[in-house]
Amino acid sequence: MSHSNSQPISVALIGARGYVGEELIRLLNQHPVFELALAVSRSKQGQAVNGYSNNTLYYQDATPAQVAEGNYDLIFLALPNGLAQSYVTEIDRLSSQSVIVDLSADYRFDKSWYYSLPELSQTTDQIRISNPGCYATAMQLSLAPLTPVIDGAAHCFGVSGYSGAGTNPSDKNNLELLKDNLIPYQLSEHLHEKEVSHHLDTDVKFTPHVASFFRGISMTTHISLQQPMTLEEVIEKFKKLYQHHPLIEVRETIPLVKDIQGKVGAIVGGFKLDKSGCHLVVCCALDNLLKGAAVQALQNANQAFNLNSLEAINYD
Ligand SMILES: NC(=O)C1=CN([C@@H]2O[C@H](COP(=O)(O)OP(=O)(O)OC[C@H]3O[C@@H](n4cnc5c(N)ncnc54)[C@H](OP(=O)(O)O)[C@@H]3O)[C@@H](O)[C@H]2O)C=CC1
Ligand SMILES: CC(=O)N[C@@H](CCC(=O)OP(=O)(O)O)C(=O)O
Repeated sequence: MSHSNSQPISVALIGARGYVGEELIRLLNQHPVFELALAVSRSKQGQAVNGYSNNTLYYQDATPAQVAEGNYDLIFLALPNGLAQSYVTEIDRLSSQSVIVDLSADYRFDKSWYYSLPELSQTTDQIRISNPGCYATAMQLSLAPLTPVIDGAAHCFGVSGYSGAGTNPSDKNNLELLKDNLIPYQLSEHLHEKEVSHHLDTDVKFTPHVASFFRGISMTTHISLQQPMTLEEVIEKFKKLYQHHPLIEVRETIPLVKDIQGKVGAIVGGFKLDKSGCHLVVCCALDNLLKGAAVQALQNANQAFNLNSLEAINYD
């Protein structure tokens, strides 16, 4: 999608008071071209939007039809899973060319949408973009450099902060239950297991856990290799794939959640091969609300408008 540099690109954010919506507002506040024009929240309707100082903005309630009629250039859907379709139907009904970036899981398997983890794809000229899940991002960053040489299923052990469960009360964001605790859930067939297996065309097994910290993901992945490799060869593959992607740091030491909380990028590291050279363990840490959600939604939107992918993302 091309645009004239002098014209702001109008943005609507649906799900604006959620954890991810809040992060998007902070990022959009630094954006030179994207201009937040509509921030939708039913519960905060009428309140001023904190964190957005570029113009005076109040949360509004808006139906899917009202959002579509607003004809915004760019629409972020940051709603709980299962709610995107009513907005997309109304936008399609008006044959709108609005770029939609959906942060939910609703279109991740839909062939008419473009699934994009920005470091592994190029979103230019797409107008229906499906953003990857947070664990799925950590798994894909850990696996993508090696997919041609993986033998059998990769096994991923992931631990998320409880903000991953959103604001809707559940056992996964119940602080009493989480205190001094680590909770495994969805022991098999988590959606992100299918998401990664599908998009990397590699069999993945994944068990998610939630812990009492607020934000961040630690992902430990076991990979069998078809042929023995040296550690240098493994690390070289990671460095090569991510060399032009400043949000992805490749390092030898194990990345920790504390290293990445509040940071826009991801760290892949801790590479360990066994004596046979065929069994590798790799770790990834990222902030689920940033690189796992809002940051890559913004990267995808930047790419869709042919802007620098990292516009408004401060990564130093
Ligand atoms: N949290 C995370 O780590 C990640 C989340 N995602 C995905 O991003 C999306 C947003 O997640 P998150 O911010 O955590 O969720 P939250 O629960 O924090 O926020 C949900 C948002 O949606 C709005 N909302 C809820 N129900 C409805 C409804 N029925 N109709 C209209 N609006 C509604 C809420 O606002 P209000 O009630 O005021 O209208 C709120 O702004 C989800 O699809 C999630 O799966 C993706 C990657 C990571
Ligand atoms: C701790 C926790 O509950 N995490 C969420 C994943 C958050 C995410 O990325 O969600 P979507 O795939 O729905 O976008 C979960 O396991 O469902």
